[in-house]
Order: sequence, then C-alpha cells, then structure tokens
Amino acid sequence: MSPARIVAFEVLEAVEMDDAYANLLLPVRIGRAALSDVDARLATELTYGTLRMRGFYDRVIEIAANRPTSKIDPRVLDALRLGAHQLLSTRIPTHAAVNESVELVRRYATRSAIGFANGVLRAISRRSTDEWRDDVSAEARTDDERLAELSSHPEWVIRAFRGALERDGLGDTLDELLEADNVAPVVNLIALPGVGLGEPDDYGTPNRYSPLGFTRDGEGALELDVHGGRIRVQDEGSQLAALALSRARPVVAGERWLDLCAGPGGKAVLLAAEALASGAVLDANEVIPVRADLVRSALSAVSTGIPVSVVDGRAIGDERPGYYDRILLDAPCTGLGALRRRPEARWRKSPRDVAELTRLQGELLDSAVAALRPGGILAYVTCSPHTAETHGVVKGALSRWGDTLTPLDVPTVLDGLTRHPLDLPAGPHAQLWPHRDGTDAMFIALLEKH
Ligand SMILES: C[S@@+](CC[C@H](N)C(=O)[O-])C[C@H]1O[C@@H](n2cnc3c(N)ncnc32)[C@H](O)[C@@H]1O
Repeated sequence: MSPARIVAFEVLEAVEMDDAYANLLLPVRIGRAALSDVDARLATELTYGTLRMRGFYDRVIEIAANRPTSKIDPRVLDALRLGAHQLLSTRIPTHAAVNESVELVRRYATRSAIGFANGVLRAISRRSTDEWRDDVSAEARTDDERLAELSSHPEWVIRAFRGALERDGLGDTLDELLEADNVAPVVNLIALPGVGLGEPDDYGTPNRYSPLGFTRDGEGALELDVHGGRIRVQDEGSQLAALALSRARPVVAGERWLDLCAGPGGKAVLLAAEALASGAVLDANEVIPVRADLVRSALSAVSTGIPVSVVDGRAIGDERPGYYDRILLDAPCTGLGALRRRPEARWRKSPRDVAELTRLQGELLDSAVAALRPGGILAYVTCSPHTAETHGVVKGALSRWGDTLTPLDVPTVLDGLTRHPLDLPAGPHAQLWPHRDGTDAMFIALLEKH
C-alpha cells in the first residue's frame, strides 16, 4: 500500500470522525510516517483535494452507487472519495487509483464492502470528469443545488457568499469566488518588521498589498522558516488586518495594546513586532490553554516578556475596564473566508453555528469596547465574509454603544499602508476576497471609542 494514501486516508478519517483539522494533523502524520518529499506532496494533494471537492465527489459516488452517501459505511465512503479524487482530478492511472482505494477498504473497513467499492470505482472510472459534471448537473433539482454540487460548497454557504458579494457590488463574481476556494493558495510569508530582518524583496517576490509580505517559488517557500520564527507563513489578508490596527494612526510611546483572541498567535506576533518598533506594549489573551502555548511560542520570536493570559475574553472588559489604547478582536468565526487553506470548514459548519458564533462575537466585542480607553481603537476582524458575522455583529455593537463608538474608514487606512491601492468599495468597513485580492476573505472594521 502506498504510504501517502494511508496518511491521506487516516487524516480524512480523523477530520470526519474526530473533527480534526487537516492543516494541523497532516504535517504530524507525514512526519510520523517519515514520508519522502514526493510522498509528502502526494499525501497533501490527496488530502486537500479530496476535502475540497468532497461535495462533488459525493454526488458522483451516489449516482455511481445508486444509493445516498448516508447509507455507505463512513470508512468505505472516505476510501471512495479518495478514489474519486484520483480518478477525476489527477493523472494517477486508473488501475492504481482503483486498486489502492479498494486496498484501503480491505485494510480499514469490512471485507464485505470490497466488491461494492470496486464496482463503484470502476463505474466512476468509465466516465470523464466532464461527463460526470453533466450527469450531476442534469440531476440537480435547483440552480443553487447544481452550483453547490459542481463547486463543492454547501448551499447555505453559497447563499451567504452571494449576499456578501452583492453587498460589495460583486454579485456577478460568485463563480470566480467558488473556483478560487478550490485552488490551493500560494504559500505567503511575512518578514516581521523591526527585528533585524531585511525587506521582503530580499527574500522573494513582495506582495502586491502588504508591505511586509512576500512569496517564494515552489520549494524555496518554507526554507525561510529558519529565522527563529521572524519569517513566518501568513496570509496577506491577515497581515493587512493586523497592520490596519497598528498603523491606523501614529503610535504614542507607552500605548497599551491587547490581542483578545490571540491563538495560535499569527497576528499577535506581528502586533508584537509593531509594538516593539513603536514603543507600545502588547498583552495577549487566548481562552484555550494549548492555543495560548502556541501564542507564547510564536511571540518568543519577538520577545519573551509578553504576557499571555488564559481567560474568557468576555471577562476582560470587567477585569481591565478602559485600559487599552488598541485592541485586536480577531473573533472566533465560521472560517468560511479561509476555505482555500482549511477546506473542511465548509462541511463542518452549519447555519446553527453562525447563530452561536454571532452571539459570542457580539459579547466579545462588548467586552473589548469596555476594555478600551476613550480615544482608543478596536479592530474587529473575521476570516469569514458571512454578513451576519461581519456587518451584522458590528451593526449590533454600534446600536448598543450609540455615540460611544465611531467607525473609522478602513479603505482609507489600508490605502495609507499598502504597496498598491486595493480596489475596495466605499467603507467604512473592508471585506477582502480571494478571487479579487488573492487573500483570504478577511473582514476588517475599525471602531474608535469616545
Ligand atoms: C480566529 S482565531 C484567532 C487567530 C489569531 N488572531 C491568529 O492570527 O493566529 C480565534 C481564537 O479565539 C479563541 N477564542 C474562542 N472563544 C474565545 C473566548 N471566549 N475568549 C478568548 N478567546 C476565544 C479561539 O480559541 C481561537 O484561538
């Protein structure tokens, strides 16, 4: 059995059964299996490719098997998905795709399913990807169902994206967004400022927008992860979200900053570098202890003296009222804006999660406002474009806090710091998009307290 397929299958299973995160688990499993570079790339492609197009593959499997996926043993289904991916989206020879997937069924599921899996995979292999797209399309009952199945996004996510795009005057670009979600993003890096590093163009091709970001060709990307964590992988949109806060206006030495929901620490370490360079001091907080450890480890690239508290962010407004000059609230969210790198989020979240998360986001925002001193600035950020989590949450806070809060114009702030202007509609808030900006779909609002 190919070790790459075993790793991919076990990660898919853990994502499905244990709610594991592929981006965290895959590197661990690749390391444990001591995969060669070639096999590690294959395992990565198989895992992410299968997770991304799972919705489409499931429809193909249902048609080929003539039964709903809910009636297929989950382990057999994962092996079939992996097989469908190899048959429909890679150049792996048919016999290898079929035989290796059947072998997975033999090894991990019941022997009685071997004949079934073999038959389904052979049926899939007899038609081309375009023919399967036509079949799936013909059987869809509505336009949204068709779009959902062909683009491999749940229907409710498509409706949420459509609403958010229309709000930005981008309603006619939905297909491009769905397509962008299904393509692996280039690895984007950041050279932290003020910690003795060179400029981005010393290391690679500078980002179009972030003044600190860059990309490197293929293999070179991760070799740079050797500068003690001062060069790190970070999406350009995340860089811009942190910089929108740190560079919203000049820093007065001694300012106190807080990253309220800091785990795993990507934006906290950028804020720490910005604070160090400008004479501000940063505190970080994260409610989950293991994630707080990740924040500590990330921050050590800049300084070991930054306190990381482990409390529910909703309590900090009462604990430290009127204390901070700048607060980043990078809120827990559905993650629907980062499907390029965390493809399983689309299958894991549901509209019920949106309702729960928006309540938590509103409470965290209230706590952050309470912890802000008059004149201070709060950045409310999500890696989701769902308007309930973005505009809806900010609108709720503005109505609860009345004249106490004024939104700052984020497009203007971003124009003041990016290398090239972003093509953003009128503010005050900003929504970035993968298909337009090449970033995760980050939402950024800046609120000033009076
Ligand atoms: C979107 S992530 C933050 C990402 C981080 N800013 C970065 O760039 O690496 C949100 C974080 O909020 C944490 N969180 C969730 N509920 C929280 C709460 N009530 N108080 C504090 N943190 C919370 C989650 O554990 C998660 O680590």
